[in-house]
Amino acid sequence: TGSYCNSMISLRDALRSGCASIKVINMLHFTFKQVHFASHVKSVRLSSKLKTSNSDHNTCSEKDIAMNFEEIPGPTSYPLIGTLHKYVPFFGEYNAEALDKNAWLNWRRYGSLARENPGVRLLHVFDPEDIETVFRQDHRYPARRSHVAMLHYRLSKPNVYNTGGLLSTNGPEWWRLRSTLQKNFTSPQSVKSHISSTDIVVQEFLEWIKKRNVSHHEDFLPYLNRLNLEVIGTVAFNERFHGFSEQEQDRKSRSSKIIEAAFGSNSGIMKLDKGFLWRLFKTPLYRKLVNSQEYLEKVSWNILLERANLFVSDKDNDNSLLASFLKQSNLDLKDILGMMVDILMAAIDTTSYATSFALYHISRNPEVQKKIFYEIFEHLPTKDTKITAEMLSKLAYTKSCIKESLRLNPVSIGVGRLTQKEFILRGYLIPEGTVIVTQNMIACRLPHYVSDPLVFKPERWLRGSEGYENLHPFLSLPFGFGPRSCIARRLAEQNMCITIVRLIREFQIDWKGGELGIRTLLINKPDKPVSLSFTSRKE
Ligand code: HEM
Repeated sequence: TGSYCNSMISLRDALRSGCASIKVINMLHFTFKQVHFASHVKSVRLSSKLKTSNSDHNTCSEKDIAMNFEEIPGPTSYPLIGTLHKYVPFFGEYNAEALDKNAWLNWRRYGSLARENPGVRLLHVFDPEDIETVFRQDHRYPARRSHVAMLHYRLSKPNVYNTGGLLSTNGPEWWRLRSTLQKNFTSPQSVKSHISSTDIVVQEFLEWIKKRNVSHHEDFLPYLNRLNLEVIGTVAFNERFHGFSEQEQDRKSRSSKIIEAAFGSNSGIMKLDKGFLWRLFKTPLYRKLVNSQEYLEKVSWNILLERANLFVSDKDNDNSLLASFLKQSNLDLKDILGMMVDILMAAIDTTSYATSFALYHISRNPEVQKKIFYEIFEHLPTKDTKITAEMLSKLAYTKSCIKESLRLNPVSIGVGRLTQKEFILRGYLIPEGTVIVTQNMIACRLPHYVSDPLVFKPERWLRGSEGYENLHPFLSLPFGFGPRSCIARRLAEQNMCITIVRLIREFQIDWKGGELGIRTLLINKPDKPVSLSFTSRKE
């Protein structure tokens, strides 16, 4: 009630001051929203600021009346350590591997904007309207602050890398790479050209899991890792790793080591981003990152040198991404190597986790699985019918299942941005250099924005269906947004779709585990084994 009254006073004062703007009303609206969050009475201060600026209302700007960043609700921050004490094991309330739970806590306690300071100025944004405002500020070169230790490592090896690569580089250097590389990833023509080679690999995978008689006593995730390594090897490098062969099952084989190195790189990124000790000496986590990167580098160099030699004679028969990179005159071998390592890091775990969660939701919802099966059956009357681009374009229900799964279980809890100029959000001045995390995963699970948010309802994405919901366009952003969004979105969606189509056409799939949660290791890994049983369907 206090907040409410103060807000009314603020609006009245703002209107009198002649400085009232839509933004002020926005602030008020925000304050109303936060009334149920204790002690949020910032509008009193806003009111007094407005009174001060009233004396010279001609020069009064939004900035003059904005509240300070430090006034945004958030945990207590101490000198030197900021809010890092919250992450201390056993004592702190936050868990570095459960960012979703930390975010819930922040949302419940502080509302739709929450400030933190774990070594950087950090803002969590939960409301889709605010998320839209954040992305609308994006600079010509949208920036992220992530992969900081990897950037440090790569820049320390100028004989191998020109830059930190797409994932970690910001500014004009990022754009040089991105603008050169992206048309090979995103042009619909190029993406469709990989359907048949992906389908062949997925069919081999099916044969392999039938032969192994995979059961729910095993974790299906490592199998999906093998599949996605094989798919990305074919599509990106025209390279087969033969990950399903007997020899490659060995822990010391090339495919096993690539999968381990990709995970070894990804899983340490976030902890290293938060820490600083690796800048002083090589901590075990930094060493693990370096070893993983070195292995991915070695594999990539070998493939690259072989392709670069063959390229002259074989360029017309190779539609891989690597072949297209080699045709770009403004990329040199070091740029291409960096991209190859980024692809190995970014493709395997992401697609495998996303497919695991999609299979989890589909197998727990027999009605949904039945609908997918009928949709697929219509276009794939026999198990060996070839998958085509035209067929994929007709699988609207299957695609809405993937969207719905990514709503509930996105691969990352949200999207990170580093602000490059100050701007005003809900009446607060957000300084340049603030790290913003859009909390899409939490927003997607709130009844404020989605009806029955925890229910898996693919129909909500199907225009024209009874269950269709007009969700806010900035609510679910599993591939990020804008020019910095996932470069391989189309490819990843296509690969997931082909895998699900083939699996559901072949098997009745049942979930045998309990609730599947997440471990937030930069990307959201299933926290338990992916426990699925496969029963072959009759032809
Ligand atoms: C289901 C699978 C995938 C998901 C959910 C996913 C999601 C994402 C997200 C959220 C981002 C950050 C976007 C932003 O900041 O706005 C990203 C960036 C990126 N992804 Fe993906 N990704 C997937 C698969 C892949 C694959 C298969 C590749 C490579 C072949 C890939 C390569 C990249 C790269 C290189 C970036 C950095 C782009 C840049 O900074 O310009 N991703 N991805």
